[in-house]
Amino acid sequence: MSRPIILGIVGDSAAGKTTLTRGIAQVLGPENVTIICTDDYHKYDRKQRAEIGITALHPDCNYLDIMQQHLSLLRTGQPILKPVYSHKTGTFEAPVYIKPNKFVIIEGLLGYSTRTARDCYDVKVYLAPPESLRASWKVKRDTQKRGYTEEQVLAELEKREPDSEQFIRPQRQWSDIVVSFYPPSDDINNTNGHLNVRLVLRPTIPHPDFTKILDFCDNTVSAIRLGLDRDMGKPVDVLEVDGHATLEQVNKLEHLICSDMPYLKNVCNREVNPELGKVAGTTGETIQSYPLAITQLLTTYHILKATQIYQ
Ligand SMILES: Nc1ncnc2c1ncn2[C@@H]1O[C@H](COP(=O)(O)OP(=O)(O)OP(=O)(O)O)[C@@H](O)[C@H]1O
Ligand SMILES: O=C(CO)[C@H](O)[C@H](O)COP(=O)(O)O
Repeated sequence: MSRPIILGIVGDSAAGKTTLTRGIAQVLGPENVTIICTDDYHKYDRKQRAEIGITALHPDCNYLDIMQQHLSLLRTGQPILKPVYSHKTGTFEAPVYIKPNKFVIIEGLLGYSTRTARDCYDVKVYLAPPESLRASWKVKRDTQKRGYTEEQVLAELEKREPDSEQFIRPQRQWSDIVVSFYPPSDDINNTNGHLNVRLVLRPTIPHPDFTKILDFCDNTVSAIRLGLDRDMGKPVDVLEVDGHATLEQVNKLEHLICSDMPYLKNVCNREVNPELGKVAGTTGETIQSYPLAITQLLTTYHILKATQIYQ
C-alpha cells in the first residue's frame, strides 16, 4: 500500500515546531514534503479571540473536527482545501488547495488532542523546552514577527498558562519522542549558542539500538548519554546530546542512526552535506548544532522506516 507518511510535531507556542519542521523538510528534500500548520484551523481571528476572551490553545477555539477530517484525507493521499490564518495580520485569508507529497508534516498546538487525529500519524514528536526558554523564544519571535510588544507577549503567556496546562502539556503522553532543547546552565542568555538536547524515547516505535553508545561513552561524564527513566509515569529511554559534544562523538552516534539506511548515510556525511543540523529560525537567524542534527536524523530515520512499510 502506498500513501503519504505523516509526521506530527506538537508543542506549545514558540516551542520550536516550525524550526524543527524546516530542518526535517531539508533532510527529506523540501520538494517531497507538505507542511501543514494547524494554526490554520483556528475558529476565531485575533480580534474575535480578544473579545470572547478565549485563547488559541483552547480546543473550542479551533475546528478540530475539520483538522481531523483533513488529516484522514491526507493520510490516504487525498487533497484538502485548507483554511489559512495569517499571523502577520491576525486574520483569515483565502483557503488553499493542497495535494499531499510523499511526506506530510503536521505541526501545531493541538495535533494529538483527539484519538482520531492521533491515529493518523506514523511518527509523533512533542517539543518541550523548559518554560523559561520557551518564553524567551516567544517574546523574540512575537515581537519581531507578529507585531506584539514584549509586555503583550508576557501578559498573553500568563493568560494562556491554565490552557497550556489543561490542553497542551497532556499531549506529551501520546508522543513517540519528546524533544527538549535546553541550556547547559540555568542562565538561558548565556548558552554560547550551544543548547543541549534531551530525547525521551518511548517504546511505541522501534528506535535504533543506542545501547552501543555505552561502548564508546563513559555514561556519567560524556557529552552523549543514554539512560532509563520514567516520563508521565511510563518507562522510557533517554538520549542526551550536549551542544559541546565533539564531531568524533557525534559521528559515532550518527553512524548508529544511519548505518542501515542508505539514504541517511549520505545525509550524515558532513563533506557531502555541510548543512546538516543547520536551519533558519523563524526570526531569520541561522541555528546549527549537533543536538539539532541528531534530532533531525532520528526523526527522519523513523519517517523512512515507516516508508519501508507503507510506500
Ligand atoms: N532548536 C532551537 N535552537 C535555538 N532556537 C530555537 C530553536 N527552536 C526554536 N528556536 C527559537 O524559537 C523561536 C520560536 O520557534 P518556532 O517559531 O519554531 O516555534 P513554534 O513552536 O513553531 O511556534 P508557534 O506554534 O507559536 O508558531 C524561533 O524564532 C527561534 O528563534
Ligand atoms: O499560539 C500560537 C501558535 O502560533 C499563536 O499565538 C496563535 O496561533 C494565534 O496567533 P496570533 O498570536 O498571531 O494571533
